[in-house]
Amino acid sequence: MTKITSIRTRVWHWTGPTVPPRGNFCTNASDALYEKGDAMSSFRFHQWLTVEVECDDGTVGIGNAALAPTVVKKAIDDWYAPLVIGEDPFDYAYIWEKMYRRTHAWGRKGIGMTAISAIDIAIWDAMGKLTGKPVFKLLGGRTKEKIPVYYSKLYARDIAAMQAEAEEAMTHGYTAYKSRFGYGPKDGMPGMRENLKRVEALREVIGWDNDLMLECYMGWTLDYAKRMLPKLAKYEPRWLEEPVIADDVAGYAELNAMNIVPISGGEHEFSVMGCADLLRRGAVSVLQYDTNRVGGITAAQKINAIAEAFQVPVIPHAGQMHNYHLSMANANCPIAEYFPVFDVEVGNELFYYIFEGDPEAKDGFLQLDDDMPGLGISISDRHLHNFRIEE
Ligand SMILES: O=C(O)C(=O)C[C@@H](O)CO
Ligand SMILES: [Mg+2]
Repeated sequence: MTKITSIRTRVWHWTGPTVPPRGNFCTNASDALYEKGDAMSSFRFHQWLTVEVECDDGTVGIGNAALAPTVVKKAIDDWYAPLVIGEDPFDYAYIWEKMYRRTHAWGRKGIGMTAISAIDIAIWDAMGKLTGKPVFKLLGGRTKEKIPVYYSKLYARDIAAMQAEAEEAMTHGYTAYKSRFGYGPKDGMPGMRENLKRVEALREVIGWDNDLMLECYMGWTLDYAKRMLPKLAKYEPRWLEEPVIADDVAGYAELNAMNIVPISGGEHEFSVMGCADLLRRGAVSVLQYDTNRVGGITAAQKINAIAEAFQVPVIPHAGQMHNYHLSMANANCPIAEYFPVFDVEVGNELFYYIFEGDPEAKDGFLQLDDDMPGLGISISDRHLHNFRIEE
């Protein structure tokens, strides 16, 4: 029997250069507030948590979390690690339930579930390494010759710059593109026009045979979204993402039931039950949990089965290896999100500066290696000089 002997948590604080904040960059939940300055600040994260689960034979599984890393680190160090050390990693379902139920009073969403996710991902990486199999081969194997991806950036800015970015992305063979809105309820009708002008401008560049997805990042209201949907329909978006805050599940369901543009969401939902509720209530036409928040690979795979029963496709938030393996192993995961490697701005880019092994998209696809045990990533020292590491 293999035993988990230790769990090492590290917070990687980025100290390198970052792209300065820009106004109307991306609508978000803070836009509803009378707030001066950078409303996106609470959604910009320049830290990342790595979790290394070591087994008694020296095998180390790597997990990660992007949400509130310093707090999640403390939760793991103080509460979750003692529950996991001494267990057999192959008892991963038992370990998951133990973490979930022992902290149920405060951990079933948010910080606690993020901690559970990071540890669970590390355990799956360890199981892959211990069996000599890539994680996707432990889940369902290869359901795709390679994974189609969508280009995810196109944050709101002046139209010429957005068109130039889209033109450049087109040269890499992507067939799907996600853009961010910069205007919401506080910007009134003029802001609606600005939003629509940018969608039109992107269609001019990518044409009508490529998918266009539109991201609100919880920055609109139900009323504003109901007014915008009919105006957006003619641009044939594949989905409208997170139009309202994650707690407004009824709002998602009302917008989705309008059947004008498919509504997507889930990246701010937690646990199997949380995602099952979204599906049961018809809140989303595309489910987008992130494996490093929703409960790790153990929870994500259960959610995939439920989503398949509802025939709702799952397209996990953020790409990154913890999501790619699930996308490869499930026929109901048609494509994956892909953040191209860019200078550090929002923070999603940090994954590339901390880890080695994340696949680079080629001609709109990415590939996973059948012979690479575990997740296929390692912790890199290439950019150590740009990090302050908190042990
Ligand atoms: O990639 C997404 O879906 C996100 O929500 C990322 C976030 O940074 C806003 O775009
Ligand atoms: Mg999103």
